[in-house]
Amino acid sequence: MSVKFIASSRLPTPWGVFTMHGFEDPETGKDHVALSMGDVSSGEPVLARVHSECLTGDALFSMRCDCGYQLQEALKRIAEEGRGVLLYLRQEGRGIGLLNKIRAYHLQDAGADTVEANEKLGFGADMREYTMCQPMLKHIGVTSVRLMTNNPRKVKALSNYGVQVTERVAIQTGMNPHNEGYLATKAGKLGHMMDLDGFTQAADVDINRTRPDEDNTP
Ligand SMILES: Nc1nc2c(ncn2[C@@H]2O[C@H](COP(=O)(O)OP(=O)(O)OP(=O)(O)O)[C@@H](O)[C@H]2O)c(=O)[nH]1
Ligand SMILES: [Zn+2]
Repeated sequence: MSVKFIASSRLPTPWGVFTMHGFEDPETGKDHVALSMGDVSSGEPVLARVHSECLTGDALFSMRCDCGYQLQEALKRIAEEGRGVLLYLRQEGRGIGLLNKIRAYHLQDAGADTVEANEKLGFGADMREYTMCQPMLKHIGVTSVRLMTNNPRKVKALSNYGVQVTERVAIQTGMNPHNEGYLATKAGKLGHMMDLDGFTQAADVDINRTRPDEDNTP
């Protein structure tokens, strides 16, 4: 698969100034975004996060999942290193889309877990695919990453599509009473590598304005 690069711009955030690169996926019509900071094309493995869209967690402050907390934590860690990349992939709801995710949440409100809910709706537990990652990373000069994820399938998928993963970096944050069951299901049924006692609690997570004025654009 190939993605088409469209444009780049500055993206100031509470953690630092990133460069935002926009791509179009001609097969699905989806737009994907890469945020980079520092010199990511030197060949040294780059601290990276491949983040799947979660409108509810990333933008609407939902505490049902850990997505928003992971997004903040990833940007903060990249800013602390002064170098890294975050791919923001438009594969909402593990690939089933926002409205089906709301249907799935409705079933979960009635007792289903996150996997059962997807299956009741006729979907697989995880419908995502990662073929766009390698061309997006290649465009900004990244061939090798230290990947922030708890998901072993993500590590495998990236490696299969030609991105070297030199290290998996755990990213366990945002646990709270509303997502404990969800996290337990991810560990139990979806195979996520998580130590449920090793999580940062949501109550301890705050926007940490690391270096708001610093511009790391190379
Ligand atoms: N279908 C469905 N999707 C969900 C649910 N909760 C979160 N998501 C989506 O799941 C995706 C994030 O996947 P996760 O399983 O939380 O984490 P991951 O990306 O596999 O792994 P990490 O890299 O460790 O975060 C996002 O696209 C969310 O929109 C849910 O209950 N049902
Ligand atoms: Zn989420």
